[in-house]
Amino acid sequence: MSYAVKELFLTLQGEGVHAGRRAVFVRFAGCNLWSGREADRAHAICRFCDTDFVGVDGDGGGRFADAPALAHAVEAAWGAGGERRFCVLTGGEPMLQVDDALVDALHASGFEIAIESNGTLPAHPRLDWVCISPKAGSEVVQRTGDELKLVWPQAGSDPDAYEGWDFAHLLVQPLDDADADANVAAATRFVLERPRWRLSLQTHKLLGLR
Ligand SMILES: C[S@@+](CC[C@H](N)C(=O)[O-])C[C@H]1O[C@@H](n2cnc3c(N)ncnc32)[C@H](O)[C@@H]1O
Ligand SMILES: Nc1nc2[nH]cc(C(=O)O)c2c(=O)[nH]1
Ligand code: SF4
Ligand SMILES: [Mg+2]
Repeated sequence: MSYAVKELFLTLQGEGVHAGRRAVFVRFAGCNLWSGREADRAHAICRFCDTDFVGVDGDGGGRFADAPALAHAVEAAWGAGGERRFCVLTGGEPMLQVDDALVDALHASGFEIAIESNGTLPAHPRLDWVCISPKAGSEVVQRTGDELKLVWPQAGSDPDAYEGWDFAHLLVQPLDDADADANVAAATRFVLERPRWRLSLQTHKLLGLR
């Protein structure tokens, strides 16, 4: 299978339990909860997305003909050194494209593989780290994983229900929009009231990284 990738870059994982870790990000094009067009945002299932995932024209992006070609690009972005190789598959919605061949090729290249997914499609079973970020109004089928990352505040989401799902870590991440300061305060209150949860900040934005 070929893969449509918006951009591919080396950075630090900004969010979640692995925040601060060196990582190659693969941002797949396309999502099943929003077209990515501003004209459609108000009527999309997911309306707060902070990401451009349309097309394959970003830095390092393109159409990769097969899994070895994409794994080779990930290796090139990582550079020299076989230690602690880590890649994050995101998007858009990566589970629209991630398949056996890609997981096997990245593992063969020595990468630990994390995914950032909205959970509406089953996560690939051989991923090393599964982060699910549920979106109100969508049906989340992937209710197990390593971290659940809830963007907050989010009308219609149900933190009590998420506590019953099977995730090792529960995180709440402030919604980045025009009310960002108030959203950080709301997320902080959330954690003070719910000791099973911890705060995830988008540290790459604070650091001026991608
Ligand atoms: C752009 S999404 C791509 C992966 C996948 N489609 C998903 O939603 O999990 C990556 C992460 O950014 C989060 N995110 C998107 N827009 C955000 C915003 N405005 N503020 C905070 N987090 C946001 C998502 O919830 C998700 O955890
Ligand atoms: N540095 C950095 N860390 C991230 N963690 C999750 C991201 C995403 O968009 O999936 C993201 C991102 O876009 N950049
Ligand atoms: S599900 Fe993820 S990629 Fe899709 S619109 Fe929402 S935040 Fe953006
Ligand atoms: Mg991002």
